[in-house]
Amino acid sequence: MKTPVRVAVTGAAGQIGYSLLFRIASGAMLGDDQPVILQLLEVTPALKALQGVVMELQDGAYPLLTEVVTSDDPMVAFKDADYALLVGAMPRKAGMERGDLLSANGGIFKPQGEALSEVASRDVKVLVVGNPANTNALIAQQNAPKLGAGQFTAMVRLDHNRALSQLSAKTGKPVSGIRKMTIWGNHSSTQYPDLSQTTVDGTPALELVAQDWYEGEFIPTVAKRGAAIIEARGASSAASAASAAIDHMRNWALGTAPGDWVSMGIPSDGSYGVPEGLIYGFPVTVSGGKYEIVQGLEVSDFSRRMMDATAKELTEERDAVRELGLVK
Ligand SMILES: NC(=O)c1ccc[n+]([C@@H]2O[C@H](COP(=O)([O-])OP(=O)(O)OC[C@H]3O[C@@H](n4cnc5c(N)ncnc54)[C@H](O)[C@@H]3O)[C@@H](O)[C@H]2O)c1
Ligand SMILES: O=C(O)C[C@H](O)C(=O)O
Repeated sequence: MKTPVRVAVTGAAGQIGYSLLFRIASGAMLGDDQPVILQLLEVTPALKALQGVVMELQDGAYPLLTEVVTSDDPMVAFKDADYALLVGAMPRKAGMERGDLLSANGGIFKPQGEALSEVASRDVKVLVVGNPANTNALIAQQNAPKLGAGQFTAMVRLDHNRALSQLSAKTGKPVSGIRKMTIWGNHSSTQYPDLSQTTVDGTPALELVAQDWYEGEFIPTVAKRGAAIIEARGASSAASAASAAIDHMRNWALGTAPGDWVSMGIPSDGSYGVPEGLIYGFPVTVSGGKYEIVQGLEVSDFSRRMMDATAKELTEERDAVRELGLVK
């Protein structure tokens, strides 16, 4: 048996937490030979509800779940964490953009970045799910001077999965035959779900679908799917978000499949003309726990405009959190 790893989850008594924790405990995230210690962070008033979730985790009798720690103190919940999933934040309501949450949620990620910097494992892998995810990841990263910038990532995997599923439905081909999907930029309505490299059973996707559908239906459907779910469900996506978080961390920890890539929000190194430092969705491959941006892809004029528009929004979000004193 491997040595247990420590997985910190914030907002653990929330909606996403309720789908996420049981899958981590079952081995879906890190493999069915990897024992885990869950370290759960909540605000003080939610600790009682969190205790109920812990009771349910116990009742699952998961063979891989070694220990569960709960706390309202990030210095306790992040202690020696190998993985940190920062979920705890307010979700948006109908009619809001995710960026509207910046002032409410931004303040959560500064102290959490500071705590991760002090007490987490020096190799901690951090995924920010709480919205606006990319800029919250930037805030956490900028307040964690003792960790590497690249240890902080944001979730665009839900958008990636939504794009796979929309393309699968349109072409009538299973998701398993789709390769090289990319979500560029922000987890917001400016994101660019890009089919220009995507193949379906080996055939270029753009040979199978009309340009009108791609630009006029596919891109807006994927980009606005979160709002459509809020409208239908009366609450933001939770089970699909948890599933995407599992996928993101699993690929980061265990690698991507040969001949394919995934989308991750990561600090830009200037690749593809994306301003350095922004936490931006890129196509990445992962091996040995290290991700790398897929290089050398052709960027059409259409792609350039879409990629620049979402970079512009992220630059504006960065400026806004600078004004709030949350990043340098
Ligand atoms: N990136 C994505 O693709 C994606 C997808 C879905 C949802 N989200 C976002 O994830 C976040 C959580 O969504 P949810 O549906 O679970 O919300 P929720 O309101 O059900 O749960 C959030 C939990 O976070 C807790 N919390 C608040 N502040 C905290 C803090 N400082 N430390 C620890 N815990 C704290 C709350 O007490 C609550 O239990 C929202 O911001 C939502 O918009 C992101
Ligand atoms: O849309 C939201 O506010 C929730 C989440 O980010 C989503 O994409 O479903």
